[in-house]
Order: sequence, then C-alpha cells, then structure tokens
Amino acid sequence: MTTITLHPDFRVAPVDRRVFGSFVEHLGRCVYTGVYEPGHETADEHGFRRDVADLTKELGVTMLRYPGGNFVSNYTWEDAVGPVEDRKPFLDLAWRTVEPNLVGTDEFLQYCEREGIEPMMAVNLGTRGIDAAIGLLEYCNGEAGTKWADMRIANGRVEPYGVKLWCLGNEMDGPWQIGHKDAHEYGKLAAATGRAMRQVDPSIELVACGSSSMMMDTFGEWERTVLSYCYDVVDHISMHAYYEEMDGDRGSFLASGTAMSTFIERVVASADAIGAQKRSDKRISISFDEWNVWYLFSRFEGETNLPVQRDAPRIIEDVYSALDAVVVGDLIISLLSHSDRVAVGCLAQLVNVIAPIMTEPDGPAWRQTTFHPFATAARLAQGDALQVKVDAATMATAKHGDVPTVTAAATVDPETGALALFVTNRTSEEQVVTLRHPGATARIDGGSAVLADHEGPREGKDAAESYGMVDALPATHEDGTITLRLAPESWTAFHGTLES
Ligand SMILES: O=[N+]([O-])c1ccc(O[C@@H]2O[C@@H](CO)[C@H](O)[C@H]2O)cc1
Repeated sequence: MTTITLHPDFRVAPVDRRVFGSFVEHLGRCVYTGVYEPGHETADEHGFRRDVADLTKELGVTMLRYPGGNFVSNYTWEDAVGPVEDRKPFLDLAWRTVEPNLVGTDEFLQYCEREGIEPMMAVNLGTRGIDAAIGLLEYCNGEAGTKWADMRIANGRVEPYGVKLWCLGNEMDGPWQIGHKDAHEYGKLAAATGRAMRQVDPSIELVACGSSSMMMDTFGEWERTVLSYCYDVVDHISMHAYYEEMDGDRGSFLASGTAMSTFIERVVASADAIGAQKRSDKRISISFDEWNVWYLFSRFEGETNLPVQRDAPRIIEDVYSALDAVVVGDLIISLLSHSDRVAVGCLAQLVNVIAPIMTEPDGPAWRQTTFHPFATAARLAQGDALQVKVDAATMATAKHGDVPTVTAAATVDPETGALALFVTNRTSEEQVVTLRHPGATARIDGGSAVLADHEGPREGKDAAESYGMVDALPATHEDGTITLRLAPESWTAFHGTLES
C-alpha cells in the first residue's frame, strides 16, 4: 500500500518563486524568431512577439537568465548597447553563429520589466573578467554621474535597472567552455570578480559556477575548491542537469527526479563541508539555473562541430513526447522538495531551444508537452513547501538503483490553507494512495494530470497541442480517509486545503 503523509506544521521552507525561472540564451532561435521577431504579425513596437510573451505569462515564468549559457563566455556586452544601427555583428564561438547584436542588455531588461519578470544576468568570465563585469553591473544598476551609468542614460534609460541576480560566468568547468578554467583559476577569479561587483552594488546576489553535471570528472572537487575561494563572497552555487531516455531505458528516465535529488544533496553536502570547515553560519543555496529534458547524447550528435551559421539557425530544437512531460513534472517535485536550499531554478530554455514554447518564423507559437507540468506547478506551488513522507514500493533501475515508485511534493499557503500536492507514478500500473494527515484537516478538491503514452515526440503545432492536462482520477473522502488514484506513468497536481 502506498501512503503519503502530510502535516501543515511540518514545513521545509517558503518556496522561492524564483524556482520557476527560465532561460533566454543567444543560441539558435531562442532570441531571434523566438522572443524577438520585429516583422511578426504579433510583434510589439519593440519587436518582441506578443504570442510568445503571452505563452510565457501562461507558463508562469518568474525569472529569466540571460544572455547565456555557453554564449556568455565570449560575449562583449558593450557591442550590443547604444544605437542599433551602430552595432556590429560578431562571431559567437560557442555556437559558431553570427550574432547580429540587435537584442542586447537594454532590450532584454526592458522586455523583462514590461512582462513583470525578474532578470538574472551572467557576466563573461571566459574571454573577459573583472573589468567587463563591473562595467556591465554599473551600466545596469549605477546612478548617474559615472561613465557606464551615464552611457546607459545616454542610450535612453535613466532609471537604474536594479538587477539583483548575477551569475559569475557559465559552466567554467566544461572543456567546451570558451576560456575554460580549472577550479583554482576559476575560484580565484570568481572571488575577485564577486568582491569587485559588490563594491559597485552591495545589494546583489552572486552565483558561482558549480559543475556542468554530476557526471563531470571534476564533480565534487570542483565545488569544494571553488567554494574554498569564494564561500564568503557568493550566495549561491549553480547546478545544471539534463535528463534523457537512453537506449529505451524508460525506468531510469522516469527516475530522473531521484537522480536530481541525489545531485542536489551532494552539492549541498559539498557546500556545507566548506561552511563547517570555516565555522561559518552562512549557508550557500542552490541556483539550479539549467535543468530540463534534453536529448543531448542521443540526438545532439553531429551538431557539436557546427559550420558557421547566421540568421537564427535551428539548433537543438528538441521535440518532446508525453513521457518527457511526466519527467519534467518529476523534476519539479525534486526542486520543490529541496526548497530549504534551492533558491533559483531555470527551465532551460524558454523558446525553441530545448523549450516548452516553440515558434515558426512568421508563423504560430505553441506549447510543447513539457509546458503543462511547469505551468501547473508554477500556478499552484504557493507558500511553504512541506515535508512529505511517501511510503511506497521501490523499483529497480539500471542507472539509479532502487528508486521509489511514487514521489511527491506539497506546498501550503499559510494565509489560506490552500494545498498543492504533486505526485508522480513511475509505474505502468494505476496506483492507489492513502493520503494521511494526522491531527490536521485536509480536503482534495480536484486535480489535473499529464500522462505518458508510448507515442514518440509530438512534432509541430497540431501534434503538440493535441496534448494537454487531463482531469485527475477523482479523490475519495470516506470516514476521514482520503484516497487518491494515480494513472500509470503520470504526474498529477492535486489541489485542496490542509489546516491544523
Ligand atoms: O554535459 N554536456 O556535455 C554538456 C554540454 C554543454 C552544455 O551546455 C549548457 O547547455 C546549453 C544549453 O542550455 C548552455 O548554453 C550551456 O550552459 C551542458 C552540458
């Protein structure tokens, strides 16, 4: 028998709403013909597509990371500010694409402002360093009267943007990164850059690069070394993880959320070890600023040595299946369960590039399968994350050992008692779950689910949009006992109330 036990007093921490962030990189068609397409019939006066902005709103994205990704490690931000007609294209070496510099810092930050989304900026610690980083920070956040702030004002923007969240480079542990560094080189540079940036604006939050994935040979040692240099300077350490079904191993793929939890707990342990050694009361939190399903190893092959391309080429435009949506839901359960440490999350990326939203140039925009669990969780996960005790059978997986067949996360709004309960059923059988709530009153009012099926990726608008949330199997309330039913290979979001 599977049981889930909840109590409103057993709170983990408030959900940091920045966990429902996403990511806009100058890569492929994320920016050009993605968020930005001046000639498009829905484009606003700034050239941004309204259809994409509306879907982004529906997706519930709270925060956007920009401008990369691998792109940032060879980016000259100064080339993309000021009059557009004076901006020169440059060859981005990360994706070997000619970047026209039509969208730069001002366009992006003003887009975020108009859409009510918090920006997260990354500085280039690949080909550049402290000087470029403090210049960009002053450009964004400085008051009138100094060089870079005055340049912003001359470019038409008087008020500082007040960008709070800053990434100190991107994936600097990855040999593919332009200006890749070892942990000592990067740790020293991140600490020095972070210190200088705080002299410009002490109110910012800084993210040091963690490992590009748990599979990196340097994983663990990287975190330890980097944080030994910059523990006192930074607020967060980044995590990146992409999951995919490989060689038809459905079980391991469905267990991705457990793999993500293991990864989080290992990075937290690495960070806390440094804190303990320093006898520090400070706790470093996690900026999980790239996560998603990405068929990196099974489909990306052949795209690693790209010819130079221009005009927004189609790069890593993964098309998602229903199973991928269930896994995205399961990954969200992992993030929410770790709300005491995970402060930021970015579904990578927002449009066209491994994205929940797709577009055609001069054509429509639509939702991929993975859109639905994200949008549902972003809407319902309000207030505090709860400790959720799941008692379920385990299943054996090739990659992750024995994992629970059912996983869950829950949030409760302390003001209203509104409960959201997210549950994955990783098995191919329907599961019956008893929801226990000793000493508290609970009610489940309804729910919706994403179901995996055995169809392949849903290519194009019609196929993708024929998929959506379905009603959850109804919950029953009998003699104070709540019984939930979970469809086979599904992710369900229940809503109701929970009060002591
Ligand atoms: O595991 N890998 O081989 C691997 C390779 C590249 C990689 O790049 C990251 O993912 C890209 C797409 O979001 C971002 O630009 C970059 O930060 C992330 C992981």
